[in-house]
Amino acid sequence: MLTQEKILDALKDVKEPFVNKSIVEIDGIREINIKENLVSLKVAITQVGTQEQMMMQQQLVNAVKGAGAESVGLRFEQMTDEEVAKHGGQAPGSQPKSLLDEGVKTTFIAVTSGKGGVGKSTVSVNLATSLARLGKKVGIIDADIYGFSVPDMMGIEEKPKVQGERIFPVERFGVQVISMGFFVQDNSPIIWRGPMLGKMLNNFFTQVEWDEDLDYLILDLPPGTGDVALDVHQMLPSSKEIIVTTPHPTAAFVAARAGVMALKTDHEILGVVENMAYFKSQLTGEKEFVFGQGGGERLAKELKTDILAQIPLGQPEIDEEDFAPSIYAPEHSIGEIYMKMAQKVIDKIDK
Ligand SMILES: Nc1ncnc2c1ncn2[C@@H]1O[C@H](COP(=O)(O)OP(=O)(O)OP(=O)(O)O)[C@@H](O)[C@H]1O
Repeated sequence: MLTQEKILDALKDVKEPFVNKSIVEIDGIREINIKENLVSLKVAITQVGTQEQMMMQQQLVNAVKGAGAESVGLRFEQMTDEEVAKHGGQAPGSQPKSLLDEGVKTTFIAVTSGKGGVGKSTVSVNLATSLARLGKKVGIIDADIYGFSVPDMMGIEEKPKVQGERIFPVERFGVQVISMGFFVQDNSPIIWRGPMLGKMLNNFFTQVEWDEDLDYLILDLPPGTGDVALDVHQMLPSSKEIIVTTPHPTAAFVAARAGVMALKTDHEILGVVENMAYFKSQLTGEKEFVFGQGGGERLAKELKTDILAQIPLGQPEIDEEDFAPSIYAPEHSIGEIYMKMAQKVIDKIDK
């Protein structure tokens, strides 16, 4: 015999799609009428009239039929704003907060380079992690659409939670992370439709539930001075920039173009990072300038800025328990350089 208890028990695993909680637990089942094998339900949810509601409808029907009903009738109603807020939902029609809103105190820091492979992503993830180690609230957007590597570098295996239109970043080492790589399967974008890269970035700013009051948002941009860089310049007129180069003079020459773009658009350049600056022999302590010398200095001079850090060649120690192949521990000699660089960045911005 079908009873209300049996039906409630069958429904407890069905989740309200927007708050991702059991529909029974959030008191969403408002009425259950049973006439022999016919069951009708009145269900309150946080957002009616959405695609998610259609999917939930199917789950509810299956669950009630699984309990023995032959036919199931459903009526949906909208929860009150108070109920929606109580369960952690977004009131329908309310505008989600965006990082581009006025009054947001987050400082955007775009990390750019003239060409690929100079260590821009490595610098981005280690700067973000070091800023978080210094007690700052930090986010990072991996917008390097040609080679999104941030999740792998930080050892992130999970995907962000998506609820309706909202996306929740993954947290790692105290840094909130969003990457193009999270939304790409077999190289075809599943969430970001349309060819506009700027649109994709805009989505990252407006649809992602960043922790309130982020101090810094690091942007790992594609190398070069292409469309995305231009979009960023337009979208974030107050963004600051860090330019990464290797010490080779020609690398610095190419990087200068990225810097000139920043200057043209009035973006403040926080400084230059010279990566792979030298190799330090563990035996003799001597420095070998494997990729040449002077590139960072030359670039800083040209852009009328400083060198924030000169980072030698060297790999992080691998921690099997907490695998993150590109993150240097704070006590690693290169980790210490990143900590000093992060402090310099904070001082420059607070100045
Ligand atoms: N200081 C360093 N010492 C040793 N290896 C490094 C150093 N910095 C970066 N690397 C390595 O160099 C490679 C390129 O680095 P990374 O991916 O950060 O560069 P990128 O400029 O972001 O490249 P792309 O533009 O192709 O994404 C990676 O394998 C990285 O681990």
